[in-house]
Amino acid sequence: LSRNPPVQILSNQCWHEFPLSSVLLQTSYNGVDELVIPSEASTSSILGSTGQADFGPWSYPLVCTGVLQTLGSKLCVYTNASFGDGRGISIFTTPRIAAEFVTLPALQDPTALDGNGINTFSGSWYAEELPGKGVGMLARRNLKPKDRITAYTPALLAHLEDELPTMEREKYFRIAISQLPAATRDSYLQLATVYGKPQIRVQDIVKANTFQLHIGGQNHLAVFPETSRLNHDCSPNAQYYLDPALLTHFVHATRPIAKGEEITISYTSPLELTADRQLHLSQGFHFTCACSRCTSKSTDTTLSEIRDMQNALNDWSSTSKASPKLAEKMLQLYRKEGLEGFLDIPYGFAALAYNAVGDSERATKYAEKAVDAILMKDGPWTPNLRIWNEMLQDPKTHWSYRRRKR
Ligand SMILES: C[S@@+](CC[C@H](N)C(=O)[O-])C[C@H]1O[C@@H](n2cnc3c(N)ncnc32)[C@H](O)[C@@H]1O
Repeated sequence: LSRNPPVQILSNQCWHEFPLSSVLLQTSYNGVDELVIPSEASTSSILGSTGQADFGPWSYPLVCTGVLQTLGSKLCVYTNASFGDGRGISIFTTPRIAAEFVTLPALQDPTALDGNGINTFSGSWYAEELPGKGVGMLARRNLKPKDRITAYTPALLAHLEDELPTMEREKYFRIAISQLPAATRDSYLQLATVYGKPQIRVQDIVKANTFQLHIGGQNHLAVFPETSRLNHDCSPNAQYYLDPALLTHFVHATRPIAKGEEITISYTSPLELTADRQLHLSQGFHFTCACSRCTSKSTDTTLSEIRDMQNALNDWSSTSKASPKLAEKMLQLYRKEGLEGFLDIPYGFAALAYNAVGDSERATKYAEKAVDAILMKDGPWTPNLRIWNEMLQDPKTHWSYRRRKR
C-alpha cells in the first residue's frame, strides 16, 4: 500500500446506546393522591362543539411545570389518544421537543406504523408468571433466528431530567398515564415495579421497565407495555433495538427458540464480568441473576480470553498475532457464551482478518453477517453499518485488504 489509510480500530463491544436503564428515584413519600383517571365528563369537556379537540395533535389541554432551571424550559404532558390506531401515547417533554415529536413519521403518517406491522400481535409470544421472575414472555411457536417477536410503540415517554422532586414528577407522570386510552393505561399500570411503593407507582413502573429513546437531542425514558414482560438473561435468545423515527421497540430472535421456551433480552452488557453484571442488575432492577452464565465458573475466564483476542485482532502492527484463525476462535467463544445477539463484533473482526490476508470472498461473507447482526442489534440507521457496507462495496479497495501478510 503506497498511501497508508488510517486503520479503523474496532472499539470494544459497544453496548446499546440506549440500554434498559435504571432510573434513580428519590424516596420522599408525602401527600400524593392515587392515580387520577379522567372521567367521561372531563374528557368531553375538552372537546369543542364539533366533538374535535382544539389542541393540535394533542387530545388534552397541556399541563406544564414551571420553567426548570437546568433546562431553561418548562415540561408539559402531551397526549395523543388516537395515536397508533387508538393505542395512544403520552409524552412529558419540553414544547420545543414536542414540536419535533410531531414531525416524526410515527406521528405524521399512520401508515408508517400499520405498514410495518407495528403494534400488531405477531403471534410469536405469550406472557406467563414464572417462578422467581414475575411475569415473563414465552414463545407461542418455534422461532427461527431473525424472526420478529415484537414491535411496539411506548405508552409513556418522559424527558430524562433530574430537577423535579420525585413527588412532583409523579404528579405529571400520573396525568400522562391517566390521559391514555383505558386499555393502554391498564396494561401500563399492571407492569412490574421495583420498590412496590404505591405513592410513586408510576415512576416505580418506569424504574423497572424503561428503555431510552433519543429524540430532539435529548434522552427520554420510554415504557413499552408488551415488551416490558421480557426478563433478563446474560445469554439472551433475543435482541432489541429502538427506532427513534417510528418510536418503536423491535425485538428479534437471535437463535432458535422452542415453543414454550422463555424469550429473554439482556438488561446489561453481557461482556461485562459476572460481578459487574450482577451489581448492575441488583442495583438497577433489584434481582439477583441466576442465569447459566452467572452461575458458571468459566464465564469470566472466557470473557478475558475474548478481550485478549479482540486486542490482538485490533493490532495492525507488523508483530500482530491477528489471523483469520484467531477471529474464528473468537466467534466460537461468543457462541459458547450464548451471545448470538452480539455477533456483529466478532463477524466484523473476521471480515477484517480475512480481508487483511487477501481472502476477499470470506471477508465478504463475514461483512454480510456483521450487517445482519447490526441490523438486529442497533437498527438500520446505525453509523456502524457504514463500516461494513464500505467493505462490501469492494473489499479489494478497502483499507484492510492485504494489510497483513498471510
Ligand atoms: C422489565 S421487568 C420484566 C418483566 C417482569 N418479570 C414482570 O413481571 O413484568 C423487570 C423486572 O423483572 C424481574 N426480572 C427480570 N429478569 C429477571 C431474572 N433473570 N431473574 C429474576 N427476576 C427478573 C425483576 O424484578 C426486574 O425488576
